[in-house]
Parts: sequence; C-alpha cells; structure tokens
Amino acid sequence: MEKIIVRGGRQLNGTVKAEGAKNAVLPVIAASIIASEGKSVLHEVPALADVYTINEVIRHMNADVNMVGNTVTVDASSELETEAPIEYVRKMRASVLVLGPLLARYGHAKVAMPGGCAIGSRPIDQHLKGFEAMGAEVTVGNGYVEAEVKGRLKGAKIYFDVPSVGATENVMMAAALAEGRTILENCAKEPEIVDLANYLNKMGANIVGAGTETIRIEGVEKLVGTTHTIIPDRIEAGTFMVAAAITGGNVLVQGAMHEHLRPLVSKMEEMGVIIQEEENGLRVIGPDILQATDIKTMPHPGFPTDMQSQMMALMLNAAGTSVITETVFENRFMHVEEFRRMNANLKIEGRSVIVEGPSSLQGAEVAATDLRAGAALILAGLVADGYTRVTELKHLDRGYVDFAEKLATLGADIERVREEEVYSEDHEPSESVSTL
Ligand SMILES: CC(=O)N[C@H]1[C@@H](OP(=O)(O)OP(=O)(O)OC[C@H]2O[C@@H](n3ccc(=O)[nH]c3=O)[C@H](O)[C@@H]2O)O[C@H](CO)[C@@H](O)[C@@H]1O
Ligand SMILES: C=C(OP(=O)(O)O)C(=O)O
Repeated sequence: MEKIIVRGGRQLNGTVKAEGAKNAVLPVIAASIIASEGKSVLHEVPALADVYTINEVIRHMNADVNMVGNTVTVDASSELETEAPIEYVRKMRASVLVLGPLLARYGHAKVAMPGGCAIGSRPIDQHLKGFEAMGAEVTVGNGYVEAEVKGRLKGAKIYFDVPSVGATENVMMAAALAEGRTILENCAKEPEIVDLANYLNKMGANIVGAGTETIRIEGVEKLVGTTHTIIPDRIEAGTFMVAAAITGGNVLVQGAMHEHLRPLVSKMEEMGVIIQEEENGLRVIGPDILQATDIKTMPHPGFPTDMQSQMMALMLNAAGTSVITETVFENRFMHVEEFRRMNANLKIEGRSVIVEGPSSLQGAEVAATDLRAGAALILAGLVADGYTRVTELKHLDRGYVDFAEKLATLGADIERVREEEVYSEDHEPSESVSTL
C-alpha cells in the first residue's frame, strides 16, 4: 500500500497548472461512442485512474481508444457491444454515462447498477425516467439496468425532479440522436455539462441552453467524431487555491477560471484570502489570519460539494466558528472522523458540521474516505504539527494527477511512499524511502 507523507509548516509559493476536468472528460469520452463515423481527438485529457477506467469501458465495447500524453483518440465506427459489466461500474460510477449514447445509437444498453458509495446512495432514477420518457423500456434486475427501444428514441419534454449532473448528461446524449425535439427542464448547470454539449454540437448535434435550467435538443440522424479540448478542472484548481490559502502562501493557479469558481472565490475572500485574476489563471494569496465563514453545498452555481472537505480543512485554520451544510449528498462527512484524528474540533449536527477554529492540528495516520477527502487531509497535513500519513490513495488517484509532486513543486514537504519502507525513530521518512 502507498501513503502520502506530509510534514506541516511550509508556505506554498509558485505556479501550478490545473489539468483537464475529470468531470468533463468522463462524459465526453462516454459520448465519443455515439459517433458512427470518424475519430474523436480529445486534448487536455488528465492521466487519471478514472480516465483509464472509462477508456477500458469503451475499449471493452470494441471502440478503438488510444491515449498518448494528454491526447485521447477514439474511433467507435465499428459495431460496438452494448454492455458495461460490474467490474468497471464498481470502480467508477460515471460508467453509467455510456447508457445514453448506446441506447441512442443501438436502441439497447445494459450496464451494471452502480449502487451506493461512500458519499451517499446516489440513485439513477432520473436518468432512467428520461430514457423512458423518450420511449425506452427500462428493466432493473440481477444487478443490471437494461434499456431498450424499438427504432429510434423519440424526443420528449422531461422535467428532472432534482438537477442531476449525470442525468442531464446521459439524457442529453440520448436526445442528441432521438427523433424530434427534446426539452429538458430543471437541468443541472455545471460547466462540465456545457463542455459536453459543445463537444456534441461539434459532432453534429443541435443542442442549445446547456448551462441553463432548460436545454433544447433537436435530434439528428448521426454524429461524427471531432476534435475537442477539455475545460480545466475547477475542483483541482480550487484544491490548489485552498493549499495556497491554508499555508499563507502566494500561488498562481493556471487554468483556474473565475466564472467557474465564483462560489469558492467569494467564500475564500470572505475568509480574508486575496484572489487576483491574471491572464491565465487566479493568483491566491493567503492572509496571516483566516476568518471563519459558513457554506452550504448546492448544485452549480452554488457552492460545489466536491470542494466541501477541502473547505473544512481551511475552516479548521480560521479564527472562529464556521458551519458547513451539505445538501447534495447525505453521507459526505466521512472525513470528519479522520480530521478528528488530527485533533480537529468538529461537531456533526444533522446535515451540518460545526467547525471550531483555529484547531491546532497534529499529524496522524488518516485514510482518504473519498477522493476529495484524500485531498483535504493532505491540505490539513500542510499545516499540521509533525507528519501526516494519508492512506487509501486509490481514491485520490481517481481525481488528482501527481498531487503530491505538484505540492512539492510549490514547496511542500511531501512525498509518496510504499508502506513497507522503514522510517527512522523520530518518524521521519528515511533516505531509502522510494518516492513514486
Ligand atoms: C463524474 C461526475 O461528474 N461526478 C460529479 C457529479 O456526480 P453525479 O452526476 O453522480 O451527481 P448528481 O448531480 O447526479 O447528484 C446530485 C444529487 O441528485 C441525486 N440524484 C441523482 C441522480 C438521480 O437519478 N437521482 C437522484 O436523486 C443524487 O443522489 C444527489 O443527491 O455531480 C456531483 C454533484 O455536483 C459531483 O459531486 C460529482 O463529482
Ligand atoms: C464525487 C466525485 O466524483 P464521482 O461522481 O466520479 O464519484 C468527485 O469528483 O468528487
């Protein structure tokens, strides 16, 4: 097993670049199998575990997929299999995003039911409601969901009960090839949905309104491969912004886009952080003393749930009482117990956590309970007294490329090691530790 070991106390300075967005690239790669002609060439694809998984999923279906550096080429013009088995869906829920493209192109799709995970139950009822409204027959059984339609899907008016990112994407992809007009209401408005719509439109789709609550889609008969550059990852960028702020440092986060990060920027400014827009990113300057604030996670453009645990780390270092309310996922506080191991003063009250700061954080061995929790514990380790060891890095690797290496470039005392390596008596990593 690997661990990231971080010793607190270093200020971060310098420049770091955000990768392409995980949550944009996964639906885009899933959508690439809708093209019955031509190749798609995707640029700025991050080398993440989740990207390897979605590539495997579509490769398993017979698509030709190649990744060289940060460019992925997909040729899905041959006949595809229409099933995604459990081994992929278990690794990554976003595998369900192949349902819409397969159903639209072949009139059939079968994907393992994703089930719950560490952050909540995460049903897919809204995806299925959309497919049914377009004429598909959906059956759930033996751990699989299967959708089938005779002929083409039919355009429909669909109102989502909750603004779901995945449901908006899945149904939008299906509607792109449906017969006639589809109107989606109460859509999620995340920037990644806009990126997917832009990609589909370049493939020949006719989609307007992505990024607003109503999306109109005129179905077309076929889509063809195209070239697309993935937008920068606002959550990775936001995580580095917190890293700069928590250490009182001065970091330029290249690729951080103010329009995608407004809720985070405004909350960090309330805490006393200076954030300046520069030509190619955001410069973040941490204050001597951070002030407490409150956040409530909401669908975009509200505060993103994917930045909740990182903000908890920042609030632990702020003077006063902060309150975090999680409204998107019902079980996204697993990291609280891990922070407590670091001497954090946190109290869970229903869907809120009361953060008493500043906590004098102490290094400890802690486990990443999900990918953002992993990043948040490392952020806390940057300012904790002594060494923090973060385990369960498979979660972190789903969403961050070279996280420890990038922090080290900014000046953090951090390394990634194999567990079997030995440590010297004062718990410092010995020189023989292998860094990955
Ligand atoms: C790959 C990807 O893009 N993942 C993101 C996506 O996940 P994902 O697309 O899974 O999240 P959703 O937006 O669908 O979930 C939002 C809420 O809607 C509920 N819901 C969702 C679908 C459904 O059919 N029924 C239903 O009730 C969920 O349980 C949750 O409470 O958006 C989340 C919310 O911003 C982010 O945390 C994830 O990082
Ligand atoms: C919850 C997340 O991702 P996923 O939906 O892929 O699990 C995330 O990126 O924080």
